[in-house]
Amino acid sequence: MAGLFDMAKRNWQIRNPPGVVTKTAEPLRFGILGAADIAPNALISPAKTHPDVVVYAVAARDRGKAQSYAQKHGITEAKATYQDVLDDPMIDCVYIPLPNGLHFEWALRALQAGKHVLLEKPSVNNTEEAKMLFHHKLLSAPKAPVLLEAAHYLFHPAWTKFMTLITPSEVESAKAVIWVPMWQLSTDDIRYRYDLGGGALMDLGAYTASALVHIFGAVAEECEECVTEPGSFDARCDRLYRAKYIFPGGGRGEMEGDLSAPLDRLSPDIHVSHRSVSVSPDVAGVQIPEGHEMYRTRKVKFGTFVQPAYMHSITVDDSYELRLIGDTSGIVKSWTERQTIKAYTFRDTGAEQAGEPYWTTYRYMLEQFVDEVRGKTVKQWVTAEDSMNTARMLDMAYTRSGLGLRKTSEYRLKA
Ligand SMILES: NC(=O)C1=CN([C@@H]2O[C@H](COP(=O)(O)OP(=O)(O)OC[C@H]3O[C@@H](n4cnc5c(N)ncnc54)[C@H](OP(=O)(O)O)[C@@H]3O)[C@@H](O)[C@H]2O)C=CC1
Ligand SMILES: O=C1OC[C@@H](O)[C@H](O)[C@H]1O
Repeated sequence: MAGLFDMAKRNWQIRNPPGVVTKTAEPLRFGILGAADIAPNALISPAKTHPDVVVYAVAARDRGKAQSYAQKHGITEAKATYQDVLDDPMIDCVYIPLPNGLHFEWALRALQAGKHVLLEKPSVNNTEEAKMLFHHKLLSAPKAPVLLEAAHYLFHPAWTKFMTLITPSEVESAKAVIWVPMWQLSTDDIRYRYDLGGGALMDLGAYTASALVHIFGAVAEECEECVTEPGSFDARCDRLYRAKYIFPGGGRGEMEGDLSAPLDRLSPDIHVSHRSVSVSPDVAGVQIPEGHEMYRTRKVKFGTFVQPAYMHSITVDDSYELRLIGDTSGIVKSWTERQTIKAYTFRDTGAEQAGEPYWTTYRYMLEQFVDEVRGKTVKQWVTAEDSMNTARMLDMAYTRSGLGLRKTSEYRLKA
C-alpha cells in the first residue's frame, strides 16, 4: 500500500515538482533545434527544476510552429531557422532532438558555433559518423565545448544500483527488450524514414545495445543473428528486431525491440545471468564448515530500465551451493535468496549525490550535463567511446540483418 502511495506521489510530482526554483544570475541558456515531441520531457520540464538552466529559444522549420511551441512552453524566443539558434551569442547550449539522420550535421554545426551540445540518441547514423563526430578536433581544442549523447537512462540511480549487482566478467547471458505500444507512432513517423536514419534498431536498439555493452563491459565481437520485420513505409526500416551477439569471453547477449507492440508488452526489461562462481561466505553473510567452499549463481532482472522514475523493480536471485573443496560433483547444501530493490535517489544507493524521487532520467542527466559544462566533477557520463560502441553494435546488427547500415551524412565542416 505504501508502495502504491509513493508511486502515485512520485508520478504526480514528476508533472508538478514541488517548490519554486530560483535561477542563478547567469544561468546556461539552451536553444532547441526543432519543435520536437520529446523536448518537453527531455529538457523543458527538467530545466524548470534546475537553478542553472533556462530554455531560451526554440527553432522550427516553420516560424509559426516555433512561435506557438515557444508560447506553449514559456520559451523566450522563437527562431525561424536552426542556424539562427547557433548564431545567437546569448545561447550557451544546444539540445538536438532532430531525426537521427540529422544529428551528425547539426551537432557539428553547433560545436563549430562554440555551443555545448546535448544530442538525442542515437547520436549518429553509424560508426563512420561516430568516429568523425566524436574524434573531431573541435572536441579536443582548448576550452572545447561539451558533447553528450542523451542516453538518459544511464543517469538514473536505478541504473547505478543495477550495475553494482552485475559483475561484467562473470556474465554468461543477458537479454534486453523494449517495446513501444502500437498506438504510439504513425506509420510515416521519422522512425520509419530511411532518409532520416529510421529503424527500430536505431530508435530502440540505442537503448538495448548500450545496455548490453555496459553489462558485458565490452562491445560484442560479433552479431551472430539479427532478424527484423519491416515497417510499412519503407522496407529498409525495421519495425522490429531480434538480435543475438557474442561477447569477448563467450557471453551471449540478446536484444529485442518493437515499435508497434501488442498491448501485453509494456515494460522494457533486462535479464542477466551470471555463471557459477566461488564466493566468500561473507558475501552471503553465512558461516561455513572448514574444508568447504561456496558457489553462487546470480540472476538479475531490471524491470522498466528505460523510464525507471515512474516505477521500476530490480530483482536479484542468488542460488548458493556449499561443496567440499575440490569436489565439484557433490553439493552438500543449496539454497536461494531473493532481494527486490528500488533506487529513486542516489541516497537509495548509499551515495551522496543530488536528486529527488521525482527526478526523471532526463533531470538526472541535465544535472550532470550542467556540471560538466561548469567544469565540475561529473559522476555519470556517456563517453565518446560509449557512443561509438553503441554505433558499432547497431552497425553489426544492421549488417547481419541484411538491411545495411544507415547512410553516412555528406555534410562536412568547412575548414
Ligand atoms: N530521449 C528520449 O526518451 C527520446 C528520444 N527521442 C529522440 O529524439 C529525436 C526526435 O524524436 P521525436 O521528438 O519523437 O520526433 P519529432 O518528430 O517529434 O521531432 C523531430 C523534429 O525534427 C525536426 N525535423 C527536421 N527535419 C525534419 C524532417 N525532414 N522530417 C521530420 N522532422 C524534421 C522537426 O522539427 P521542426 O519543428 O523544425 O519541424 C521535428 O520537430 C530522435 O532522435 C529520437 O530518437 C525520441 C523520443 C524519446
Ligand atoms: O527514445 C525513445 O524512447 C521511448 C520510445 O517511446 C521512443 O520511440 C524512443 O525514441
